[in-house]
Amino acid sequence: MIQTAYIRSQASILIASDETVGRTSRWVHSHLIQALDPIKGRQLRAFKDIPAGTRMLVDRPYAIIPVVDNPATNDDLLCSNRACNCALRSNVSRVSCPHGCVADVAWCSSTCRDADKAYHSFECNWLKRYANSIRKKWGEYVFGMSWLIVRMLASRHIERTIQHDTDTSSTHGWRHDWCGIELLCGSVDTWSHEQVRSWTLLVKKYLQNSAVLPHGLTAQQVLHLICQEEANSFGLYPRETGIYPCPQPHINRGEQFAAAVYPLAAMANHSCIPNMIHKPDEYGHMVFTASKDILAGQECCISYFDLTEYTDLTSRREHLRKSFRFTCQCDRCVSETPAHELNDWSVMPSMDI
Ligand SMILES: C[S@@+](CC[C@H](N)C(=O)[O-])C[C@H]1O[C@@H](n2cnc3c(N)ncnc32)[C@H](O)[C@@H]1O
Repeated sequence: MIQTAYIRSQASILIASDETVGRTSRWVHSHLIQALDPIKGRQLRAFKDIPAGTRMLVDRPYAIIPVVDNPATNDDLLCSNRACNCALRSNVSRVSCPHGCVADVAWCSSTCRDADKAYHSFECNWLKRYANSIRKKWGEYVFGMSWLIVRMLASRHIERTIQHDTDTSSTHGWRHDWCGIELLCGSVDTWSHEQVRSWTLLVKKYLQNSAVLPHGLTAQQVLHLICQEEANSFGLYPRETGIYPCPQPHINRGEQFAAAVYPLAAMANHSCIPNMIHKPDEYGHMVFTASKDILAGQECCISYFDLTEYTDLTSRREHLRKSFRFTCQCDRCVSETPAHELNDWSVMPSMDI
């Protein structure tokens, strides 16, 4: 039997308001607790029964970037002000960067641009200097990942130099500041040697502490941050992820429009038969909702991928191994595993030697 050590229980609902727009930004249901599993690491658990349809967690991104094909014309950009992050529709006028860094950076108003000045100043020179060459030499995915790292470093910079903690950073043990980022799982041991080598080069060329990117961390610390980001970031899609059984006919979750790191939402583990669905709201906040009645003591899981896209056991396993480096042992995977494979070590979590 799996031993579970409870980190803490809590009796109240956490509400943290956004400092600039007065919006509720982080919220955890009082029946949801953090726990530790010897195989999966941190996890979310129900402390008391939770009925289907209950909103369980709302988390604000520590860092978020838009993901678009053509930033100059695409209507799915997000307002760059992290206290706003509203969708920038094509029929609404946008405010661009006065220094012309990249078309992906835009604000919904000059008020949002001004409110975002200190944060954007941290990334602006880096974007001007490196965005085009990373895109050209390493491709769009690596550019997005690098920019998300830069925005995490920008949030850390603001937290340390300007913010002085207006938003309680740890309420009832739910850390959502830089300490929450430091708690994220993932390290150089999680990923293949080849992958780590490539990220090491990326850090050396574009993400080192410098006048263009004054973060004060060592190259090793930035590499570690990439390993964490890759194990914990969310793609943002317009429709729910994790509806199961899948709706018939299959309706997928739509086109990815952003990527983000959420310190609290990142605690949710994966199941191919999840009991929570997740979906971003109109401000890029991640919302978890119970999709089934959840009993006290049960783990609360999301699906890390679109269940309409990877339907059979082999494709689910392959995707999880490649993208998240673990082998799922949820009830669905176990029930679909042929009997002769159940004791096969090759389907257990793998390590690169
Ligand atoms: C977003 S984090 C989830 C929280 C994580 N358990 C922690 O300790 O912070 C993703 C990582 O959790 C672990 N994980 C998530 N779901 C799992 C599962 N079903 N089986 C085994 N490990 C899992 C894997 O190590 C994965 O890379």
